[in-house]
Amino acid sequence: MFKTLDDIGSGKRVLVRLDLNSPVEDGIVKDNRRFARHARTVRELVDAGHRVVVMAHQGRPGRDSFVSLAQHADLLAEYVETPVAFVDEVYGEAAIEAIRSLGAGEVLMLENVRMCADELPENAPEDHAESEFVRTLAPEFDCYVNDAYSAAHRAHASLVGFPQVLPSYAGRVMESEYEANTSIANREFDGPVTMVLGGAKATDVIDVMSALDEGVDHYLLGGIVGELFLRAAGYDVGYDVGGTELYDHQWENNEERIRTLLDERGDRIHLPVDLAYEDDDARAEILVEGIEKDRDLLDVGSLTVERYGRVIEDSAAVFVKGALGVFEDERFADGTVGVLESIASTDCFSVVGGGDTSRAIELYGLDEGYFSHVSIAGGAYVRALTGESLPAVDALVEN
Ligand SMILES: Nc1ncnc2c1ncn2[C@@H]1O[C@H](COP(=O)(O)OP(=O)(O)O)[C@@H](O)[C@H]1O
Ligand SMILES: O=C(OP(=O)(O)O)[C@H](O)COP(=O)(O)O
Repeated sequence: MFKTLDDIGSGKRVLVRLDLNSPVEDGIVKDNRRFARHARTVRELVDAGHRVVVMAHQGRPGRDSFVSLAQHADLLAEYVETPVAFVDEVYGEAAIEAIRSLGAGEVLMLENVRMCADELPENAPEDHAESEFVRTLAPEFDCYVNDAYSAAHRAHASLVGFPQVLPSYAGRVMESEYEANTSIANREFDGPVTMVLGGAKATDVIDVMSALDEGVDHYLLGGIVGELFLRAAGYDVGYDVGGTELYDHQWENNEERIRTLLDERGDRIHLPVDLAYEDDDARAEILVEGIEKDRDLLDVGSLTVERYGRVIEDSAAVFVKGALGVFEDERFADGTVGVLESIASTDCFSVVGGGDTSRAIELYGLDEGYFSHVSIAGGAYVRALTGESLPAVDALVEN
């Protein structure tokens, strides 16, 4: 397995890759749990007397979210409780000078690595190691730390190139995410394993279900994907009505796989028995049997929450991917929050992932400590659940 911060020693020149990729609104970077999590790794490096240089990315070229990391440096500094200097280059002369003038226990953040052309091609690690970017920066450091688990599905230079040429270590976020997110594939549980699957991205959920057959005892479905399964089961649910474009194209792309899953694992797949909709600005609920194709369905109903709660109570492990309803609207948060509360009230091993879904935890004041692990990863979490390997994790393991 990979080496960790416990193996580095002290007083080194450390290049650390974080994932501070965040929502950006009107040019303002929104604070989120990625800063708090990575700050713990940086704090530990600072306390060990290392010179710490942070590499990270934001957005992609061509998108509004593709902005400088200057704001990220200030936000990170608040969480680490130490100044984080910023240089608006990745490996130019000014960057090298700033790196060389760093003192022990000081932190410097480089500019958005995606502003350098060598970063983004999905190349083999040995090819990235040959890039000007890696060849210029690497000699300035004694070692490389990768904490960017949530970007580990990308074979980019800053993620896979440096382990080829520097002694490399996993940061604390990398370590904890890896252990929790692969536990469905790697761990034995002393009782039933349950997956709560919902959200808007049906293909992600179906990929996870298809990859994980043995080892999962219950699938509790909700959200748009839950409605698509109800459609396959013959209910008038899971259709685009009133101008939505969420259901029909996802149905067309996934119909066959949904039908096969229902046929083969119907006894383990639990579907909503009631759903919620908006009526006169208020939440109203209806049994799935009574639904006609005439309304937007925005959450699972209270009977479903109760049933899902009972399955969770009897589970040894619960993994969550995707919200059961439009939890951003308080009226339609009951499904997502109800299930999270059921998990919080048991002592099962629990992992909550998916960028949007884990936001419900802070939005509704649930304590993160109630869960074994709250992932800050989206795409990487899904890949880990399906048992797919992540190039940046492989690069650390092979180091
Ligand atoms: N019935 C529904 N109709 C519309 N949107 C839904 C419904 N149920 C869940 N959602 C939306 O799904 C989103 C989360 O889905 P997704 O992006 O797949 O999850 P994540 O990013 O957590 O992996 C939430 O923002 C929620 O509003
Ligand atoms: O936020 C990220 O992924 P996520 O949205 O799947 O959690 C990572 O930083 C990867 O970013 P990318 O999808 O632009 O390569």
